Amino acid sequence: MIKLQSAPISGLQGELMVPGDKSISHRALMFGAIAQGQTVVDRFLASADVYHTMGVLQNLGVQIKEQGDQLIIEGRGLEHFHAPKTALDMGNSGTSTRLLMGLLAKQPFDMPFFGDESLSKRPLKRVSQPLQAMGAHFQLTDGDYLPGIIQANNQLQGIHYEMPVASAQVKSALIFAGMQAEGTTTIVSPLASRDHTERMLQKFGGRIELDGNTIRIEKQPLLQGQHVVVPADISSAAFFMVAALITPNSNITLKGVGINPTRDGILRLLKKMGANIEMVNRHDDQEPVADLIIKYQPLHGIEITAADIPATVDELPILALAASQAQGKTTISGAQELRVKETDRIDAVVRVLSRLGVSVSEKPDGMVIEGGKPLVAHDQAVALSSNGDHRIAMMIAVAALITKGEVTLIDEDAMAISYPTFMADLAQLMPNEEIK
Ligand SMILES: O=C(O)C1=C[C@@H](OP(=O)(O)O)[C@@H](O)[C@H](O)C1
Ligand SMILES: C=C(OP(=O)(O)O)C(=O)O
Repeated sequence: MIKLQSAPISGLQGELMVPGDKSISHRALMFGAIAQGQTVVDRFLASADVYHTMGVLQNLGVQIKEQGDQLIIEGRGLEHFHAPKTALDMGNSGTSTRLLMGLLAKQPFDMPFFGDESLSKRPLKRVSQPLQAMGAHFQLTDGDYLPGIIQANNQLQGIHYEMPVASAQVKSALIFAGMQAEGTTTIVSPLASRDHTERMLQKFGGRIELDGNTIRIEKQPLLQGQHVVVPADISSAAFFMVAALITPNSNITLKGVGINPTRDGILRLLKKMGANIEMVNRHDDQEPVADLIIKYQPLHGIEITAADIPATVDELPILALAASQAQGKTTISGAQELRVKETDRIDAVVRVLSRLGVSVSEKPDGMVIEGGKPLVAHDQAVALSSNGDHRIAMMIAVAALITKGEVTLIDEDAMAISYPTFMADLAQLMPNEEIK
């Protein structure tokens, strides 16, 4: 439990480079493990979720060395994993679980796998069903959940699959399986979702056909180890973008942020709310990157619909906080996927905002927020729990900056899932002690 700080009168000031992208760090480990030769990953994200992917690969015999913020992976190819000594531990990480189900769908041994309490409630059938249609075998609790077993299998067959949800995790699992399958695997997405797997496969020398929201992939020749530089995570940067926009007098620069167009929904939506986010030093190195300059600014409410969600799915909690400070109404719809994240994030966001005096109503697929009123801790103090969800923990810490009264955060350790140094980095933008 920690007592959270209010922002100083001078607002948030300074420069910050947030840690490496979580989605890209997971994928760099996976591609590095199945490529031939050495892969070096710079600025990988040293967080609990990424360490779970790393632990699983080490358990399968892959040698991975950590040197500062660099990883050195000795690739073994897909056919030289060892049977694991213990069950594969996925921790809290949906990305590790779902991507590895595809990557490991054709191994000659059984692999029991498990996760923490939250992960054990998240659906896996969305991945196991199409993979089973390709010939993979899984045993899952109640046919959908961890713990389970990725069963031994020596044959995968390409399929044509129309995904019911625009999930990058499902798409990526099918790409990994399609790389090992006989024939062609065709994956059709209802909307674009993050394309880091497609980009990285090409970087490692693989071939993939991309045609709008349709992907075609065939069995791949052996991939070659690469040097991957991980951009700063836009999902982590989003907390500081909103913090600066809603805290008077703020002016911050976020360095080297990944602005992949399948991930930049937060920028587009904040601009639609009236934010002036300046983008400088733009460059492209497999993934597009830029520095973002953000200043305090009045915002107005907007409508966020299903088509907006995939490019901003993990940023919706912090976007809802921005909406609470915007003039007028913000409606979020088509976001039912939020109910199957680390917590039910629709429920969690509504709970947090309501406790801070915001008028917000819950919908099955989103929420309606009446913005523009200051946040207030009733009875001068409020204790809010992250319920073990890293993004809710960081949203509460940002809300506290502008809340009148004392805010205490319960279960702050959850931040270590994606951003272990979040509180220290926030403090770095508040150098003086003067409190509002
Ligand atoms: O592929 C990825 O790295 C991710 C995809 C998203 O999940 P879905 O695929 O379930 O939308 C996202 O919420 C998650 O944090 C990371
Ligand atoms: C949903 C998230 O991650 P995962 O699905 O990998 O647990 C997240 O990081 O917000």
